[in-house]
Amino acid sequence: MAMDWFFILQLLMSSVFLLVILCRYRAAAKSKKTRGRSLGMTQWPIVGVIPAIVSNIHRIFEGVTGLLALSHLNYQCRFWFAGFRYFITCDPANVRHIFTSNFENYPKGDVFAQMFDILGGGIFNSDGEKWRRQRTKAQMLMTTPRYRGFVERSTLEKAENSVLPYLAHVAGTAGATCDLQDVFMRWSFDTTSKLVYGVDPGCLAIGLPEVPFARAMDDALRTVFLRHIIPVTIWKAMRRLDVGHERKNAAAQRTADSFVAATIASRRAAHRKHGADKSAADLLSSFICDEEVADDPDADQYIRDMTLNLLVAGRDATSSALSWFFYLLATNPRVEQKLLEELAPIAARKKPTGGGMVAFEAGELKNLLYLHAAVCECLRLYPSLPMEHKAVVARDVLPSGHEVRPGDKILVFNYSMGRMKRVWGPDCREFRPERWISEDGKKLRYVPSNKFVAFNSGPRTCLGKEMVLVQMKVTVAAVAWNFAVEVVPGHVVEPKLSIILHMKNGLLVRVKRRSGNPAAMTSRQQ
Ligand code: HEM
Repeated sequence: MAMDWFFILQLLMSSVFLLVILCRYRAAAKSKKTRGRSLGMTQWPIVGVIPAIVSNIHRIFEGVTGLLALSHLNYQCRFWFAGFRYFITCDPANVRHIFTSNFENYPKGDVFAQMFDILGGGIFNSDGEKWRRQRTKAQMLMTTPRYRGFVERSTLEKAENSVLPYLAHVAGTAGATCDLQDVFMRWSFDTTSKLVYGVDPGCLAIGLPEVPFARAMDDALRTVFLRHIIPVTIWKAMRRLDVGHERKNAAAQRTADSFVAATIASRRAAHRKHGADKSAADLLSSFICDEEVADDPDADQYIRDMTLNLLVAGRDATSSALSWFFYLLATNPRVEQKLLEELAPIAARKKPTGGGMVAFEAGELKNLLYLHAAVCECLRLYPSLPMEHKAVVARDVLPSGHEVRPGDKILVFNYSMGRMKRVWGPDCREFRPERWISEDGKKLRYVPSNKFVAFNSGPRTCLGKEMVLVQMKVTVAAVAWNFAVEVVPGHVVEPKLSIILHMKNGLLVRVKRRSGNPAAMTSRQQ
């Protein structure tokens, strides 16, 4: 019961913050005669709009997007009690300033590290020299041709041996439905675990075994999200008292720690017994063999933090991107058709693999413009990290003219950036891969990273970007070519309240094996 009361308290504290944001949104909406676009909140005596806000908390991304559209891409919110000094932005000029030109003034900050305590002292949580050293090391290991080859091979193997057989199994069952988001979360846990630890835990096996680590990560990330909108003093008190989501988070950390510790210990044991495995390309093996890391007195803690950070990055962000991709494809038959037409000439040259299905190698897909454009377009509309958090070291004036001071928190809303007419034009909400391709259809357009923020911008740009593009293209091509995917009618797709843009209700789809030449017949015709 105590847990329920603290959950209600969490919601109320969050709603005070949302109250400020959404009331401002409503006022702006009224003044611009756009009442129809407001969230339709009812005013109650004493509690005002709080009940409406609590029931709308899951719509925070759209609420903030509406607010930013009406307040010229930036919104400053300073509130009287501790922890509420926010600057919210999706302004490309401010993003360039914060992430690149004046990078040193905008670290992630101590509060970020405390909020993401599950990640320990890993790369996501570090600033300054500690971050620089980790980034250099991770970048060195992740950009070798050996590692790239490993990514390409294991992604193709996973598509051929797990994803396609699992979907074929679903297609053969009565109803032929599955939660595609769950499939991709299992897929990405398996593939990232293989790349980081050299072990595929088999989460995508037929029968879909329960994975405590995956559940633990969901609990931890939900807590991190709530920590962004609950005053620091409140969530820290809850952590000390071990109640509500903080209690779940503590349990999640124990689960994650024991999984990672056991994996490191067994790899070290194998390393001691048989010596370095020269053929192993996974990151854990590389860290264990690295002399610089071995000299670190806290080597195990360093490896724990580094690998767990990479695992979290890979599992959650990539599965979110793939889920939204298939949602967009299922609801945009025109794009699906063009994608299949682009794949058709390659498929025609290939021999079908097991079960008569076709999987594509990374090298075969790397020059496909439409596939690349569609993946970027998906991430523009549904960036896996919907917002990013920055601290302020010294007083500064942003290109938008806003002043920020030490102690302010900056929230960059990646989700809103892709939905701003003044950034992406009047059709910004449409899924239109063509916007990424030059008019003559021969090359990709250059889009600066302060406008396409899905992979971050500046010195902290995502280290997994190239690898993710390979993984997404191989998986998208294999699934889209062999299966018609349709969202089950009536299933509501909406973002979940989380630090990663997962879908609240999953993605319930009906899966059908394609036959003949899929490019000649779209899913809706089959
Ligand atoms: C669709 C998938 C992905 C997206 C959209 C994405 C996006 C991002 C974003 C927005 C950041 C900045 C986060 C922050 O500063 O708080 C980031 C950082 C990072 N990403 Fe990714 N990411 C994806 C997948 C991956 C994968 C698969 C890996 C590697 C396993 C990876 C490795 C990293 C690392 C190491 C950083 C930290 C960089 C630094 O702080 O210097 N990412 N990513």
